[in-house]
Amino acid sequence: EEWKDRGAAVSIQKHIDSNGNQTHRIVKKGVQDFSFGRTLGEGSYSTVLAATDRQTLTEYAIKVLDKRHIIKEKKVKYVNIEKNTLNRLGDHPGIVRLYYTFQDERSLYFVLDLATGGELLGFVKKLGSFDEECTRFYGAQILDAIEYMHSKGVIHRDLKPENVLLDEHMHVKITDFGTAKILDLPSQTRANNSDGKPQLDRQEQDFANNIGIPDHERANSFVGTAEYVSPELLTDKSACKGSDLWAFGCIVFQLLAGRPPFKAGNEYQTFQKIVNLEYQFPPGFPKVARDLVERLLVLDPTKRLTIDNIKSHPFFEGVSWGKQLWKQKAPRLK
Ligand SMILES: Nc1ncnc2c1ncn2[C@@H]1O[C@H](COP(=O)(O)OP(=O)(O)OP(=O)(O)O)[C@@H](O)[C@H]1O
Ligand SMILES: O=C(O)C[C@H](Cc1nc2cc(Cl)cc(Cl)c2[nH]1)c1ccc(Cl)cc1
Repeated sequence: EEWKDRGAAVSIQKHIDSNGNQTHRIVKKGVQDFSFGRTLGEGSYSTVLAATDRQTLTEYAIKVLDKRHIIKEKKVKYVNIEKNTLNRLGDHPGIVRLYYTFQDERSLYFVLDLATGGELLGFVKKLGSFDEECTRFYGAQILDAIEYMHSKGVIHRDLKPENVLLDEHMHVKITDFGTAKILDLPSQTRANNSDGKPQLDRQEQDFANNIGIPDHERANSFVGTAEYVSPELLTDKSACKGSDLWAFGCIVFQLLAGRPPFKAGNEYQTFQKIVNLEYQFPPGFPKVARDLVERLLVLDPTKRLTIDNIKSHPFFEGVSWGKQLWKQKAPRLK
């Protein structure tokens, strides 16, 4: 039985010696402990490979990042945010779990849950759209994972069907936390310093210090994927928990309609549609789902449904939330 301290690539193994005494062995994982297999996919700064732990034969997805490339592209902050965020979110069935991180002279390694089912986006494209039962199941699992993230003070900020992976049971595994925001505890609001500059949270401060981002770029330079970006991020450059629920509304719409609500020829036009709340439901869009989406795609984040409101919305009637949601068989996608 292994107790894993995910952060420092160390796992502590309980060991019973020949006299029957219990001891602990410290095991430091590294590249040599895994045999690498096929490439699962490529990111802008990463390659994800299937890999097997030589000792336990457990299969993982290992995300490999080239150090030089990361530094050149100024992505050090995002890699460290991904690590810190994944370490905080270590215990939920709907979130890709980080088991170890380690590095060698050339690369950084994230040892993650293997999601063999690929991206939810692939299924929406293949089928055109989901029926209500499938939308309810996948919507409920995504919402349950969002509730857990928010309870740990994490805002994803880039939720979209590409970042919703599926495991071998066709259950949800949310990934891609490099652009997440960790709400500094205890208060989320940020007082400005005497010089009128926004006071940075610890993470942003030490990033800004050790990489030296010019002041004007420091505040929230990140914007998610155009189609799912919330209006508040476009108008006053700040994301909140409600921003993830806006993206959730876009995802529910897309599963049933086969396209996201806000999509135009280019990013700028898409942003225009979002801030003007310009979208239409296709004919035949289910009424109950339409009511839910209309209460999520609200410009004022404080007027959007909360997670509890969503869970008790008629669209999710009959869903058993909590552990049961993750034990049940996924409905066949048809
Ligand atoms: N845990 C995983 N299990 C299986 N496949 C994965 C896993 N994580 C990522 N992938 C796949 O590997 C590919 C690259 O993922 P990665 O997160 O490295 O980059 P990305 O976020 O998709 O791209 P970018 O960095 O440009 O946003 C994606 O297609 C993703 O579907
Ligand atoms: O927190 C830790 O364990 C230490 C390091 C932190 C860290 N060391 C780095 C070196 C380079 Cl060159 C680039 C980045 Cl982003 C780096 N991040 C680390 C190692 C591996 C991974 Cl995947 C992430 C962070």
